[in-house]
Amino acid sequence: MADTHPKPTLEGEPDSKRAKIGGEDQTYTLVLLRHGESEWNLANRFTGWVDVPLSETGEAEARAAGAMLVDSGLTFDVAYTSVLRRAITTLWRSLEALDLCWIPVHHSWRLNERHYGALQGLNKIETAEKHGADQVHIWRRSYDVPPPPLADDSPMLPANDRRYADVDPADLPRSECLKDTAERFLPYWESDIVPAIKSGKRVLVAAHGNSLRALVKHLDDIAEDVIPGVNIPTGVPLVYKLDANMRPIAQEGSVGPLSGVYLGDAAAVAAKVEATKNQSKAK
Ligand SMILES: O=C(O)[C@@H](CO)OP(=O)(O)O
Repeated sequence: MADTHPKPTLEGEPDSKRAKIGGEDQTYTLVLLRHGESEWNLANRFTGWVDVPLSETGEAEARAAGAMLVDSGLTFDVAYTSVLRRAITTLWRSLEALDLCWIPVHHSWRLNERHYGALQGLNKIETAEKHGADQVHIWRRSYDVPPPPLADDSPMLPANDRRYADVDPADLPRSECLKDTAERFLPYWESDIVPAIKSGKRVLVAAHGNSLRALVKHLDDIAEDVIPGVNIPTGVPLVYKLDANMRPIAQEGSVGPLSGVYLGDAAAVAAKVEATKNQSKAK
């Protein structure tokens, strides 16, 4: 009997329909998404590795981020997130909006927020009143000055948390500066996320303000004295175009030292960035 099924072949197809993964002219789209507002963003408390949920506003921001992604026509093959629920829930809400709940989702502690050490749980304005605004700015945004570490008997030590049972205890922080966060995140970027992007998978990374600052610093090669001025807003997709060497391609609409472009209203994004920057300033 004659085989009536069409043969799935690209032979004879125009070039535009062929997969051209890996060529020098290959470009890739990567989307970064900071979680929506958490309960501790709302309460203005240093959060770090404390696993707080999204606030009501954060839930709405996460759904809105999903809607923005739908409107932009972007879609994804795989997602990466941390082991903290504010990023995970944000990813879920976005994937629900995109009708992509089925795609593989990889969780790694290496995508966690920067560990805020002994500041975790403290109010940012009260901490500035006690230690001075300059000191708090250094703890929040300097590249290489970590906040004071957790004490030996702190219940917040990651070693006490079952989710880190498989992590080498030597890798578990008691406090981190951005440089430390970059040093534990970038190996995962290189070993897992870059190969996925280069294989042609469209990647969504849902993470945190400072783990994403570590990533954009790396992508855009932002200087150590410039990165303190970079703040990433909650719940706004940031779209990067990358070349075959994972270098960002300049795009219209990018802001400051970032080559990525935020989706949504530019003025609203700028207001959110400003609010993040000013969290430790008395109103
Ligand atoms: O508290 C935190 O973990 C982070 C993000 O919310 O705060 P900051 O923006 O001050 O680094």
